[in-house]
Amino acid sequence: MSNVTTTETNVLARRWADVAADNQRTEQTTGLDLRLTDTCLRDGSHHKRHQFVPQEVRDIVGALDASGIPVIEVTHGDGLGGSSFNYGFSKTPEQELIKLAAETAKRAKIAFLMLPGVGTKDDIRAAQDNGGQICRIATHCTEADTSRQHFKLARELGLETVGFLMMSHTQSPETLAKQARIMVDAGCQCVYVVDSAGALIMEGVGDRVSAVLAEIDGEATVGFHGHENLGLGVANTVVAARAGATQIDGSVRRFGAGAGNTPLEAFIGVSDKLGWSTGVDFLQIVDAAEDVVRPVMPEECTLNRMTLMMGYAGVYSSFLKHAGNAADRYGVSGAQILLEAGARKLIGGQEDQLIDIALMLKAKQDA
Ligand SMILES: CC[C@H](O)CC(=O)C(=O)O
Ligand SMILES: [Mn+2]
Repeated sequence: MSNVTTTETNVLARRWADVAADNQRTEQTTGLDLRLTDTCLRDGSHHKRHQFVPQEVRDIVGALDASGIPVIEVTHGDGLGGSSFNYGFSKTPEQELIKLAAETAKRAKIAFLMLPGVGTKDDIRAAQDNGGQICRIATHCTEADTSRQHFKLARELGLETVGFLMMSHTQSPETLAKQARIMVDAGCQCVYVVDSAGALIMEGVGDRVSAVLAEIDGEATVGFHGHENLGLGVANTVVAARAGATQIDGSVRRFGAGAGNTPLEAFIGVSDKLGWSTGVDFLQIVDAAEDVVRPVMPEECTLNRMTLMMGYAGVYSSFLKHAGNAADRYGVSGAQILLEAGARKLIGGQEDQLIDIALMLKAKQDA
């Protein structure tokens, strides 16, 4: 429940009118119409160690939907089929959570993520049967060709499709544009530049979004998914929108892997001030962040030695808990594990190498 009384709400509303008037004077880019996806029930699953229970999903979907968030992603953090020894087992089966989310949302569409090789075509069919409407297919950013059959199926099933080019900081704008072309030719309707490691720095985002857009404009749209590991989530997302990304990811309260995702409520406030339309009520989403989402989080997503290292070394945000576990188990530095993971250019699916690195560090330590 909100702590704000009616009187305080009236005061807030009056102040809000002043802010809106001020916006008229300060906006720099007008007329952008952005479609937001909140991913705290998918990317946040990494932070929650995949332990969501049904009531938490009902509460979060209810609050986000009421505030006007148009798309809510719900899946195991590593996508459909992610519940496993390698990635961590879900407390509640993801298909059950997708169904609950679809039953709870009155306006929002429910999206689900799948990584070819982790999830299967049958998982996509099941997610649709449970009410999922948007199929987001994620590949490493040089492996878009592995998504072809999944985009084909998703389109045949009448699902909306999104492609995720993960770890986009590792490739040039030109390479990403070529990979986006593969996804679009396969049936993808929106290609995301995904800053999985939170390693991109503003112009790096703009150049990549621009290149992808130039390649697919008129055939598909472009999205941006950011992480906070160097504290640039909102700034990078503003740059992405200015470069032409019209679909924007974030997580309310930054509830995501690593230092979390772009804090969606902050980005909504910034969009209001820039005169951009998101369709989300800022006051409502701020209350939802504080009163509904925060209590579900095990702890705040913060910038600290480990998460900063992920952005600095270019490490997958979802490696955070795995690196922490390996560090604790072998008594070595988690930050050193992450630095080495960055140097080895590890990609999703190589979580087991974090243990190799920990053993290597331990051997050095003991020598
Ligand atoms: C393991 C999937 C990954 O969490 C997808 C994603 O959100 C990202 O790459 O940032
Ligand atoms: Mn992510």
